[in-house]
Amino acid sequence: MEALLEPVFLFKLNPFFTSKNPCSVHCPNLPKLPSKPLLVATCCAATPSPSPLLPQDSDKNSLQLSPDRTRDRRKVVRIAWEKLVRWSRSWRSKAKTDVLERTKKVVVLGGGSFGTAMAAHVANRKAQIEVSMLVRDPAVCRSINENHCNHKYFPDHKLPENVTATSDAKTALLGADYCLHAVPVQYSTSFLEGIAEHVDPGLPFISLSKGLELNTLRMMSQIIPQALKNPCQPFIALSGPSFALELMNKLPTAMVVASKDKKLAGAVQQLLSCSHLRISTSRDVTGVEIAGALKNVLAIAAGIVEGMNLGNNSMAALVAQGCSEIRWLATKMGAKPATITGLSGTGDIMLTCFVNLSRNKTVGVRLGSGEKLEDILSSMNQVAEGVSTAGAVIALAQKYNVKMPVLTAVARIMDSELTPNKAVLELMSLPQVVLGSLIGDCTRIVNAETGLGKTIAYLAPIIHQLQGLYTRIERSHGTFALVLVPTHELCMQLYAILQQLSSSFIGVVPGYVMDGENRTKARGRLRKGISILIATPGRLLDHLKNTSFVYTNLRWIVFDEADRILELGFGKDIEEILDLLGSRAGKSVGMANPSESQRQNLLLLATLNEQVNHLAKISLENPVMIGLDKVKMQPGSSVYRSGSLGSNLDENLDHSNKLVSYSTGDGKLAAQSVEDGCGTLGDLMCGFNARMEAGKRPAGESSPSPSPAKKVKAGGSKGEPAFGAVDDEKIAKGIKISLGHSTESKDDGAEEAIGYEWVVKHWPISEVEALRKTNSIDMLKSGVGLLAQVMSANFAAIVSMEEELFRAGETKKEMEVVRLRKEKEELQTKLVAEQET
Ligand SMILES: NC(=O)c1ccc[n+]([C@@H]2O[C@H](COP(=O)([O-])OP(=O)(O)OC[C@H]3O[C@@H](n4cnc5c(N)ncnc54)[C@H](O)[C@@H]3O)[C@@H](O)[C@H]2O)c1
Ligand SMILES: O=P(O)(O)OC[C@H](O)CO
Repeated sequence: MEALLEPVFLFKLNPFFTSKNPCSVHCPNLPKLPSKPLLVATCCAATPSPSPLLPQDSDKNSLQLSPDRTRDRRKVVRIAWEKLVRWSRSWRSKAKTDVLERTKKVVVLGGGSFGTAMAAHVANRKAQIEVSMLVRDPAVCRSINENHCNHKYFPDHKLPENVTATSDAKTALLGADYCLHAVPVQYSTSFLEGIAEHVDPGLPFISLSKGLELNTLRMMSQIIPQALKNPCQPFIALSGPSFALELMNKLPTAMVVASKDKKLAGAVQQLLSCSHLRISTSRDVTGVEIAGALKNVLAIAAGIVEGMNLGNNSMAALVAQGCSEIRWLATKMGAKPATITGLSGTGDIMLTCFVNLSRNKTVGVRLGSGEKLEDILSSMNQVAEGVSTAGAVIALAQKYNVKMPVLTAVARIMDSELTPNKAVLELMSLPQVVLGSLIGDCTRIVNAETGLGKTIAYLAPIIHQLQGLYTRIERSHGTFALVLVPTHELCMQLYAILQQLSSSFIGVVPGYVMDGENRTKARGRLRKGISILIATPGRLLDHLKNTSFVYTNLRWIVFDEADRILELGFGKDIEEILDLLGSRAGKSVGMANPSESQRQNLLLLATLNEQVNHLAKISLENPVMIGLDKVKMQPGSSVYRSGSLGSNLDENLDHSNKLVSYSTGDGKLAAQSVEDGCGTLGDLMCGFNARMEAGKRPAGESSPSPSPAKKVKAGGSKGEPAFGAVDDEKIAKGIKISLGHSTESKDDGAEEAIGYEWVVKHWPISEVEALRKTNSIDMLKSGVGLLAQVMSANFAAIVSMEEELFRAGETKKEMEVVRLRKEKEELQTKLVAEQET
């Protein structure tokens, strides 16, 4: 079946797959797909390059298969094909027809191109179905009733006789079994409110409209029930790559129906699917709707690229970036990644971005060629939903804390705040690794020794994100990020790093409060406003109770050296702080506008224990654990021994081959690797003159001291990631990214090999594979770069702590490891107690 999807084949058959093929809505019929010679065409496409199945040595004769082998091969292909046909027939014979039999009347709201095409499609399903179109324009109404033709949108097409039109909502809706909604999104609310009294509360609404309501950000699944004042109005979204014209021409098309009600989705599938329209079902309404809405905005961008003659390379790069942006946002909104890469996502994106039948793309092409938006819109008699949906993108990006450079650029062009030329320049100078890193989409636990640059790994993205806020931050906005540390020494060290990092940024005010300092002075600083506040727990609690300062915009709480904070007995203070800030997991009290910005908490620690586990539970939601390890290497070997949790549990995970390893290049010095990582972070901070260095900590220091400022070169490592190491298993226990290794001299003068690696634990391999396939190698070159990629992809909750992992029903072997570890801890405690007595 793959042969059917061969791109070369599609190009040959359908000239509209070329990017420069102008075609108006009334273009001539597309060439018909041949019904039989598919395999022949595929073979033709394959002939120019030697097939891997054919022998390729110099012997001319060997290039031709023997007649016997040719016969055998053909037989195998024939049998496979026949099997497929039989399987397909058996399914068809089981297909139910009761829905079609039962359906007497379908109402179509909207008499534009898609409404008309779908009305004709349903009417063609069965001559006895009454298809009633509710249209505004009396001329269109007359044309349909008198001439069986919608002269405005399809002057050359005859409509089936069972399609009628009316401008009276009551008549149209009376007795309808299904309703197809094809009114543009921005007008849907007022339109539906106007007809609500005639709508039966049980009438299933099949929405064909693709877009988001500009000011409310609502999708059709929210607009319809709310406008009809009936939260239970049955709802189905119909989407996927489908030009009205091609449906009218009965060209093969595939679409998706999505509904929370599986039975209803099945019924609509039955009602609509036929020999030239395949309908799949889905329950991912959000995914189907959001992809359908955002692809229109992306198509405008694609059109601009074409209009500006920027070439095919930039078109592909733009669309790929747009796909990622849609996936980032959609998955954050709860959509399934598979929906976004499927028919209603990638499928529709391809159609709308690459084919000039698209109205959204046409708007882009004309903008890119220098026309003004007002002129373009006033010359069109059809809707381009992407124009208004673009306006909703910025607000959505802010609400869900996602960076969407391409879609945001379109929004700004639509607002006439950016010219296409300037947008291209700005997009081309964006940081090359886009976002993610430690600060991103969900809570994190970072397990790392000090001295490996983790401070920069969270501070840099915080500053980056503060700079990226659409309103410039000011002192009066108060505290955005809070970093809790165990001691005043660490507080001062971090403050020095923070001062260095934030020095070139307007509005970002670093500050601290800590035990042992003058309260009154600290009070004054807090009242003036501190954007990133480093604090020891006791003193912070004191100020939270006794000093009034602004923290309603708080977005991040980082517990640096969380294990030490708890060891020093601050557990109760931390709980009180979380309560006062409204930052306990699952709660968002105390925020000015909780829905506007999501909070993210981050735990950084070197050891895991019960107390930390408790803190993780009360402060983190869906945590992800990342390990940044400094590991000792086996003498004389290049195989690392993992010790990320300092327990034999990790060795076990590692030895069972369940950690997927990546390497940034063997033999590279660790310092270089870390520098590369910082280079990538530097890229992240592009535009604000990153000056930082994650140097190695001098012996005896508990934390990295700020190194002398040094300009770090951007870019990744020279080596390529060792992708061959990907495990075949469906679920990996994690990803390990080796940052390289170096040798260190021990006190006795002997040399010791030290390796560095990031470890992301409990990572589903399918996601890794998807990342590997979809991202360019360049973006994956440095360890931190890969990490940034990994972290920027939205993923389901990954098990946080060992206990939870086991509760989720893991293997006996792992249970045994925990038991052994507990035993070991108990023995150690006993031993210490004995020594003390
Ligand atoms: N045309 C396609 O190929 C296609 C394919 C899939 C989905 N869609 C989606 O279907 C929806 C409709 O698109 P279309 O192509 O039919 O648009 P269109 O511009 O061809 O027609 C829009 C229709 O809506 C009506 N309308 C406009 N404002 C109205 C109002 N205030 N009240 C009532 N009716 C109003 C117009 O009179 C017209 O009949 C859009 O959301 C579009 O994204 C279109
Ligand atoms: O012509 P467009 O750009 O509105 O796109 C139409 C459909 O949504 C394509 O699936």
